[in-house]
Amino acid sequence: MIPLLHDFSEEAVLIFGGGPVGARKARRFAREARVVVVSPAFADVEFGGAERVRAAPSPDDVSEWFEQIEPALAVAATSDEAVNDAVARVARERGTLRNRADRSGGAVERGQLNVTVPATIRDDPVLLAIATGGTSPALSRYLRERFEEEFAGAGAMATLTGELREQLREDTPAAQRRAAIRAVVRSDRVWKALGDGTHTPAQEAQSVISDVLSEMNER
Ligand SMILES: C[C@@]1(CC(=O)O)C2=NC(=C\c3[nH]c(c(CCC(=O)O)c3CC(=O)O)Cc3[nH]c(c(CC(=O)O)c3CCC(=O)O)/C=C3\N/C(=C\2)[C@@H](CCC(=O)O)[C@]3(C)CC(=O)O)/[C@H]1CCC(=O)O
Ligand SMILES: NC(=O)c1ccc[n+]([C@@H]2O[C@H](COP(=O)([O-])OP(=O)(O)OC[C@H]3O[C@@H](n4cnc5c(N)ncnc54)[C@H](O)[C@@H]3O)[C@@H](O)[C@H]2O)c1
Repeated sequence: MIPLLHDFSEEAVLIFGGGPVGARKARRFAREARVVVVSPAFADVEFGGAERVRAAPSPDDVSEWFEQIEPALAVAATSDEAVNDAVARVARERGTLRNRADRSGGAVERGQLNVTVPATIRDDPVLLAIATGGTSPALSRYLRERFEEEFAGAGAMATLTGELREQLREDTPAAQRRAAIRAVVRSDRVWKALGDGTHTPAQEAQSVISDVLSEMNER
């Protein structure tokens, strides 16, 4: 499997199964997509504003939902294996992206799923996704929790270095610019300033850049 980022903002996601897992997937995709969850019952949890449709499709009914919603991605998250099988089969026939909450590993080779939902850390504009090839979702979750602490401030670092890049583009040659930006993202002083919430990260970054550029000019 190869990781990609997919823009769902103009698209629909069709989820079968309204249990805790269907709800988690609904919350995940509802931040961008139109999400429709089809299920005879819904867990008493947040569905992220997704449309909930009360129905219990049989395996033969599944394709009608695809025709109606025309999803870019279908998620099989019911407790009924025959329904999950039908969702995977119809999605495959239609060339729709497909995820199965109840399968991993070998299901990829059999074409049952071609999308895995990773554990995700977001600190805009930075995004980190973690997967274990379906082997250990609990480990994905644990690693997410650890990296969340480890990379606190990454979003602010990206924003800061994005701005510095624009500034340096005006008057600094490419090799110097690259060295300067690399030094900033590796600088403990800048990370610390971002973590402190102090007003000095930009100043710290400027001083790192001055050091790098003067060192390069002396050579
Ligand atoms: C990352 C995360 C994203 C999300 O779902 O949002 C996610 N599972 C999460 C949690 C979690 N899931 C499970 C446990 C219980 C402990 C355990 O079993 O480990 C925990 C831990 C917990 O809840 O603490 C049980 C479980 N999960 C799957 C199966 C079926 C199977 O493996 O066959 C079973 C067994 C069901 C059973 O037999 O009862 C399948 C999948 N779960 C995936 C993703 C995909 C592979 C990702 C990867 O490669 O790592 C994949 C393949 C399909 C998919 O769902 O896309 C989310 C953490 C979010 C976060 O907190 O950051
Ligand atoms: N991916 C994961 O992280 C993960 C974690 C735990 C469990 N699972 C697996 O995912 C599946 C769902 O987990 P859950 O905890 O939400 O289960 P659940 O049993 O709580 O929920 C299943 C939902 O499917 C609905 N359903 C039943 N028949 C249906 C039909 N014909 N059409 C549409 N919906 C139907 C039920 O009403 C219920 O809302 C299970 O098969 C489980 O093995 C995956």
